[in-house]
Amino acid sequence: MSSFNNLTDSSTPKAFSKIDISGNNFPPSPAPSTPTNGRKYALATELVYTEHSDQYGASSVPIYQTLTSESLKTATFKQRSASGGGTFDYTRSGNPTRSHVERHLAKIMSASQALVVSSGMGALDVITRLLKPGDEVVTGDDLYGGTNRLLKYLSTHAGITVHHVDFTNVDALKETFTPKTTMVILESPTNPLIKVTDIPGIASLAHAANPNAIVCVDNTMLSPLFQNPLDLGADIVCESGTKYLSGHHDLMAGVIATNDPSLGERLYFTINSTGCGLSPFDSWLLLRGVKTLSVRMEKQQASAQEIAVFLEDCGFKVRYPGLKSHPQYDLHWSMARGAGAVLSFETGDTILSEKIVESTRLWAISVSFGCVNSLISMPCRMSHASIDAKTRAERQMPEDIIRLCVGIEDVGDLIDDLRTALIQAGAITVTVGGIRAGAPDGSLLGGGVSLASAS
Ligand SMILES: Cc1ncc(COP(=O)(O)O)c(C=O)c1O
Ligand SMILES: N[C@@H](CCSC[C@H](N)C(=O)O)C(=O)O
Repeated sequence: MSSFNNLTDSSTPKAFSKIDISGNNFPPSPAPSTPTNGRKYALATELVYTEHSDQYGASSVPIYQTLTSESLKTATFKQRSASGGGTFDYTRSGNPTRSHVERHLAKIMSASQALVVSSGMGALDVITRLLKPGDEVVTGDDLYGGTNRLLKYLSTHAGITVHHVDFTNVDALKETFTPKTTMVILESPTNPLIKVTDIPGIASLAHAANPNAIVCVDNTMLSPLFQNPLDLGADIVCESGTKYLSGHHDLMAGVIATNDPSLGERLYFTINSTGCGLSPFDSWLLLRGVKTLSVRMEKQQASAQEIAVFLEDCGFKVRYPGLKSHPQYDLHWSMARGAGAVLSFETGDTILSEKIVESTRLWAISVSFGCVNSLISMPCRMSHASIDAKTRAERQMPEDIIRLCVGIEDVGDLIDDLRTALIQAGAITVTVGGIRAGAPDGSLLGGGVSLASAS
């Protein structure tokens, strides 16, 4: 991995070498989606708006995978001269459909450059290849299990020191960042404990300790619709495009965005060298999905808010930044425009949580989130099972925690289904006074669950 550090490539035609008059370093595109002055309309408009210059006026960018003209076919591109020099030569290095979605995402992510790869973990792999042996990474004590796994691998196999810290207490972190801090990887809100990280605060501390430290924010939980980490002091933002950006669980993708051209060039070097660029068809699907990001996520968020209130009224400990009870409510809303549609709650009993999860019908028992369908899961058994039990305990991950990923179904149906599952599992009791957490005999559930007010 270290062999990629600080490398760029003079032999490969640079896919993104031109800075436009607005200073944007967008990749080339057959149908530029960006007006020359960058983002011009509200985000909901920009998501669907694409300027097109396709030779046949196609309103959807073509998939440059099949024969589209005399000079463009399949994975390779005919050149006009023996010295090459065409904008595209080979799909691993650059492809018009991929470039188009990259250009579109750059605009939406407040970035001068975006790169799309084969998965969210692929994006994190590309980003962590900026590290070399001896480097130090500071990351959260709550983060996606796959990211934890990758960082663990780097610490055991690649000579990288990884510090997991509680990012919720910035004041206690002054000593954590040192001149050796090369990279910071954080999520806000975190998956699955919904902890909020002070992105500007952490970025300032990291950059004060080492001006070259790279602050990378995984923005998968909120998407660019609700948060733009690059505007909050991050150097790189990444997302699993498998989630909200595409929205239908019909592809895997990862997105990396930056405003630093030299970082962009180093990231692109790795993508071209390792061959993890997103395929033309998946690039096309991602572009199609992102156009509906606003309508999907606004609906999902509104429903998530209602569901969070319902569960809190039942008496459960609910983690959702749309609730005033969230310990970092103000911090969250100082950075974000929305609370997203992922929430988690605790029942106080792992067996009971399992029963609830297995009693739902509309909510699919499934990992992942960001899809139009609603999903329910137990992170400690599923998405975060790769973090061993001892580490989960040290990081205070409640084993009973249930994660809900709210889709676009009717919210009344979703709440009815959840209520039925809670009753069937014995997690709530319906009385004339309303609903309360606990068994019919009045005994409370274990853990932090208390009697609820009637709803
Ligand atoms: C916050 C977060 N980041 C990254 C990833 C990795 O994305 P992918 O599954 O697309 O590799 C996931 C989930 O998988 C995630 O939840
Ligand atoms: N078996 C997979 C689990 C993927 S979890 C996907 C998603 N990020 C989530 O949080 O649900 C693995 O081990 O990576």
